[in-house]
Amino acid sequence: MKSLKDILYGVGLSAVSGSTSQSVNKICFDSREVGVEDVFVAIKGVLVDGHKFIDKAIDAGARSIVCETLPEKLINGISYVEVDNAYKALSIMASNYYGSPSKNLKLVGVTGTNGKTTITTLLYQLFKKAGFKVGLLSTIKILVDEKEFPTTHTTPDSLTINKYLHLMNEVGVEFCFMEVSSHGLHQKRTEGLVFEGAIFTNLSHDHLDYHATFAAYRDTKKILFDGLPKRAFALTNVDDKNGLVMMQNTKARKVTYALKSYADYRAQILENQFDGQLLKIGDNELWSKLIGDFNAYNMLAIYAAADLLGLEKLEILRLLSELENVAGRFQHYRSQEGITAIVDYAHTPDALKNVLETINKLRTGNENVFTVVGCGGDRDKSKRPVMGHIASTLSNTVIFTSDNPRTESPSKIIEEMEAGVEPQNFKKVLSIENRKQAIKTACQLARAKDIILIAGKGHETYQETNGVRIDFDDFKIVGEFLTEMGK
Ligand SMILES: CC(=O)N[C@H]1[C@@H](OP(=O)(O)OP(=O)(O)OC[C@H]2O[C@@H](n3ccc(=O)[nH]c3=O)[C@H](O)[C@@H]2O)O[C@H](CO)[C@@H](O)[C@@H]1O[C@H](C)C(=O)N[C@@H](C)C(=O)N[C@H](CCC(=O)O)C(=O)O
Ligand SMILES: Nc1ncnc2c1ncn2[C@@H]1O[C@H](COP(=O)(O)OP(=O)(O)OP(=O)(O)O)[C@@H](O)[C@H]1O
Ligand SMILES: N[C@H](CCC[C@H](N)C(=O)O)C(=O)O
Ligand SMILES: [Mg+2]
Repeated sequence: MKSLKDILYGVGLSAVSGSTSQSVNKICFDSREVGVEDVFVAIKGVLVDGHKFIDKAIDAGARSIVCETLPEKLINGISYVEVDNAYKALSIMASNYYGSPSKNLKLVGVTGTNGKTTITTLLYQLFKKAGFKVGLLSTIKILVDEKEFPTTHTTPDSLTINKYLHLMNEVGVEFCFMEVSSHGLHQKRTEGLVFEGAIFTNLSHDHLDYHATFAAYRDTKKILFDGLPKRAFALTNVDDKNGLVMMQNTKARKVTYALKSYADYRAQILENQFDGQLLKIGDNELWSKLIGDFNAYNMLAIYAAADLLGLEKLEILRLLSELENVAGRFQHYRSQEGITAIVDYAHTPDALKNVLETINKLRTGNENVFTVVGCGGDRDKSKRPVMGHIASTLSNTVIFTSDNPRTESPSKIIEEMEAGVEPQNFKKVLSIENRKQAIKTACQLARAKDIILIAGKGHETYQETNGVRIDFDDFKIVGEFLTEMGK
């Protein structure tokens, strides 16, 4: 069993009461999970203050407490440690507990508003194809080489991250690709991890409910680069106006990629079709199954990262052309009558605009574009009218519907989306709260060769209302309706 002292290695302590030789069974940050001889870390959360649960944790068997403010009454036999930031302490403790697992593999973090899941998942696929043992921590799932685990967060809490990195060490994983969200950085879930490299995709409107301003959101993303060691690479998209901001204070080797600007890694789109696009990366051409300008950026970032991690350039190009679309990202289905249904995880204004612009560029005649879209409840409300505006401007018909309403009223969310529609587009808009009904209506209205975009939920296989999740799969549902209607 480890001692509190071992686990606290590297944590800055502001006060200690009791013995740090206390043995520790496991680390907990939720009093409801505490068992005998555990150390409880009290976190000031968004909803409640974990310090309120210190007594409960002790009743449940905790013998050590790590907190930001020592309780007024200290109990004999209990070890108390005061730290400046409990989130940070938790992350360092988690890494110590699991034997600093990030040091035993090459860990690459991907941050930015959009593209993290796509890039990490495809880097996983590419390195698997190249013959390595690989790990993945993503919005969709966690992979310890080929073993799959479900996940609840894009970037899990630090205990979970280190637990899986440790499992990866046990089976000899050499490379791990992980998504690093702004919530994750703000809550220091990745503190203490040793990264081999980090990638910045882009920055646009999201999560302004959590981060007070856009500048605060940007500066949170930058933390990933600020913490990189000197030998790591910091790979950034310089076509994005915040790309160079990420590089301002990093010690790592700065590397750039771009389609439009001067950069270390550059690509060009030569041809674009529904089934793929022809890209030129450096002096070589390659056929990518992933389409749209945004995926050209993703492919280029993957190419650059694989090169920086030591793979051979021609092999990377060959493997890039084999990569398949990630579940729920421009996942498409062609019906008997040639109606194309596309399911995409576009849940931000920028992603929705990119996807609709990509679709519009690919139209060859007078196909109509039907968009079914909603916005999640208990999330940034300010993106709702913006998404309503984009969807109604760039589609022939838009059906506003529910995403995951969570604890909010679905009709209220829809009203907020409708507020962004300009008067000349009113006639294009329908609102149908029930998402299944909304998809059905789009299928009924679509004629041969039309395009149906179902945006916002991508790979998700559920719909969440008031804490209850029902089975819901956009891709399955649209396929079933089109088949049932004989279209
Ligand atoms: C807003 C947010 O990020 N919340 C996360 C946060 O919860 P919180 O701060 O609300 O915690 P809290 O409920 O206030 O509790 C504070 C502390 O008291 C403890 N507690 C609480 C009750 C009790 O009886 N005993 C007890 O000890 C809690 O365990 C916690 O340590 O810390 C929790 C534990 O790590 C997370 O599960 C939780 O994620 C919630 C569920 C969530 O929805 N997060 C989303 C917004 C999120 O993180 N998304 C990002 C970004 C996705 C993207 O970029 O698109 C992600 O990485 O997934
Ligand atoms: N490089 C990119 N630039 C802009 N938009 C993108 C890019 N890549 C993907 N998208 C769009 O954003 C959506 C989400 O992509 P992806 O899941 O890869 O992003 P993410 O950063 O992981 O999102 P999340 O923060 O929700 O985990 C896609 O469905 C697509 O519409
Ligand atoms: N990671 C994002 C996903 C949003 C997906 C959308 N379907 C929703 O539920 O709002 C978030 O938690 O904000
Ligand atoms: Mg993601």
